[in-house]
Amino acid sequence: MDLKSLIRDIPDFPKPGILFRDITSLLRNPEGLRYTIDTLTQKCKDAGLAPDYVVGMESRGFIFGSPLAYQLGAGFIPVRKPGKLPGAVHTIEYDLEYGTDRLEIHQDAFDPGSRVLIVDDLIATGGTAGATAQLIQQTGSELVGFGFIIELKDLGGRQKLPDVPILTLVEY
Ligand SMILES: O=P(O)(O)OC[C@H]1O[C@H](OP(=O)(O)OP(=O)(O)O)[C@H](O)[C@@H]1O
Ligand SMILES: Nc1ncnc2[nH]cnc12
Repeated sequence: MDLKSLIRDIPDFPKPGILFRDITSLLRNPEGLRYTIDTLTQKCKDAGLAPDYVVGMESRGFIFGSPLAYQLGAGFIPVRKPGKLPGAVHTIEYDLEYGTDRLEIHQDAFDPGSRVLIVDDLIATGGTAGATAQLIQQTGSELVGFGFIIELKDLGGRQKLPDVPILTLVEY
């Protein structure tokens, strides 16, 4: 399936100069949505990642992380924007292609010794994914890989990530 044909390009959103890769046009397509989740699931299985938990970042990481966790027989752990999680949290500040933000995770999110897979819709500068990897490090769990639907290669996001497998479906 040609996933690129289902991803809509919106110039100058949310700021001038940013070419926004819009996944809502993919999500609304039943075959595209199924293919996306099934293909990422198969890539994780082929790579032997066998995570105990899938971590998804608010908000677009939730959309893909939850069904992937379900398919892999793993739990889903949300990484959220500040002030949203009710329990004790680890916090980290990070850079985005168009600003800065903070992310939080529950300190007791994982059972000790857990294997963790990070999933998001897109990697651009790698700020979000790199920060999430640092959050997982703070919990003491083992990061086993990353899964992204879209990688924007020119922005060099991979260089901010630890040396674990990175699975992607579409590259620009
Ligand atoms: O690699 P980076 O430069 O960090 O950019 C990628 C991140 O940016 C987007 O999220 P955003 O913060 O816009 O939030 P949203 O999911 O709530 O739209 C996207 O969903 C990734 O999480
Ligand atoms: N160019 C882009 N398109 C969609 N989401 C993004 N998040 C960060 N950069 C993005």
